[in-house]
Amino acid sequence: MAATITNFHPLSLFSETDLCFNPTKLNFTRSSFITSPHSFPAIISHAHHQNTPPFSSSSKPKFKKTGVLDSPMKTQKLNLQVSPHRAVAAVRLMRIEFGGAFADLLNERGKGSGNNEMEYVERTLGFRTRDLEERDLRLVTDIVGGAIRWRKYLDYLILSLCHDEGSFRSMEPLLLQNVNLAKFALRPGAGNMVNGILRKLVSLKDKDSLPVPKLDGNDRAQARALATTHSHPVVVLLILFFSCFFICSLGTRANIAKGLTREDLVMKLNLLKVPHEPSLHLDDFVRVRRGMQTVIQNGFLKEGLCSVQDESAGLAVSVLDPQPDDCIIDCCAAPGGKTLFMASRLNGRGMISAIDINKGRLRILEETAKLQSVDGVINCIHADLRSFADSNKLKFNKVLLDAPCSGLGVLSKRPDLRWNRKLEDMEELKSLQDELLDAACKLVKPGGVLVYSTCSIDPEENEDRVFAFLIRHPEFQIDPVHSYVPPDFSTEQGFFCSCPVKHSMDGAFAARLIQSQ
Ligand SMILES: C[S@@+](CC[C@H](N)C(=O)[O-])C[C@H]1O[C@@H](n2cnc3c(N)ncnc32)[C@H](O)[C@@H]1O
Repeated sequence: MAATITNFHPLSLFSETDLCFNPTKLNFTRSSFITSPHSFPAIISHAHHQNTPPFSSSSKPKFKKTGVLDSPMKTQKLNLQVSPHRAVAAVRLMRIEFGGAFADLLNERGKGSGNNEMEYVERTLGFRTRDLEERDLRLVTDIVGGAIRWRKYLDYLILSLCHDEGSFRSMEPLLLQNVNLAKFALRPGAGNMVNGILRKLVSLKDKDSLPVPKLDGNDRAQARALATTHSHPVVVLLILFFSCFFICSLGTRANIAKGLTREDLVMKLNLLKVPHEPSLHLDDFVRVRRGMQTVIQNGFLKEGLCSVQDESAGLAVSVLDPQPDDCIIDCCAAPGGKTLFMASRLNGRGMISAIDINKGRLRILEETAKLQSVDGVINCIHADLRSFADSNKLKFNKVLLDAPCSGLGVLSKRPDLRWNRKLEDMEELKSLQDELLDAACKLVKPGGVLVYSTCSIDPEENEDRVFAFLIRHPEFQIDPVHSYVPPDFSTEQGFFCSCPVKHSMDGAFAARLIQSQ
């Protein structure tokens, strides 16, 4: 894993799922390129949508220029020539891009919700396709993930095949999804155009001559070229270069609440021939580099036997040190990664109040808690932490604030964040983090602990927020984390910090603060 950027092509470090959509990596045949969704992502172009009206789940389709029909179609028009995974993937991509939907949330909602998905398809495209099957949903997840991750480079490929930039910029967003879809949802000629582009790309791929931007010119030009090749926004590329390319392992946590030890999980992974290695830092964790699909297909997640969780999240939980009989409050809990890990550590004794402002994400937490048999020690509360802390009289020994953040430490797993974050948002985010810290500290008992964590590697969201908090709240002081995490993760100031390059896991931060008695 300790590869350096100079002698290793970063694309080769992506996980199995990523590679499905790495157009420079796969050996496509012509037919697979054109017909198989495994080998060519659903491409949605987007660089040209400055004038595109927002797309929201509640808005009726009305904007013809964007490729969506201008009036709601009569219901139940069935189109069997478009495959359901392509239609659903295209519509999800539109929802992510124009409606600001979170890719992970759509995936969760997608589970067993074929009907809802079809309603979105019908509202957007004007027809339904055959019903989605489980297999289709997996394809949808892969297509959407690949298209988002490679968005910038895919746009570059398409643009390089257009006669001029004008024709690229005037394309409808839906156009490049797929020949059939373009033909049926837009206009007959659109299919030819998609086909032409795909054929040309196949032929370039066969000759190993897919275009890549030239790395020359001044620093800005080179940064732009790198950003395109590796599909990143230019502005964060340089800070994040390493963090995004070096992660390919997936932490997998054995759910001890189901009676499954790490040894049991290792045995099961051995049987399935899934390459893995025990975590060096956490007893319940196993690193799975490839073969996560096999784990999923064998029902491990569905049965609640294990969870996919990065070790950095597990280590942030270790900073709080949950123990049986603890009463904990998790102030920003959904979709529940950390709550569920803490719950499994309680061994059936104690209670965690899990607050979140987002009802949908909280529902995911509730459902997963049932699957993992830890629902008995979790109490979900749908609330804004700020008003909850003002009205609530209960105090807790252990308070976790896993604050909303830029996600700059987890871009390798959350490619949608690459395109959703702007520098202007940072000021707003920092104020929210301050407000949530001020609220969370009201819930701490005298002598109790407040852990502030993020999945960011940006000091402005981490150390700076903590020091600003300590000025506002001198009754708190830093409790150095070295007793709770391995020394390598402890900073000079006593905080927990994981670094993608150094530790081969997501970037994360946690501060342990104690209220004086
Ligand atoms: C980083 S995520 C939490 C991840 C979670 N701890 C986990 O491990 O899965 C931040 C969460 O904060 C929630 N949030 C944002 N503002 C909030 C507020 N004012 N009150 C409560 N929750 C809030 C968001 O809905 C989001 O689910």
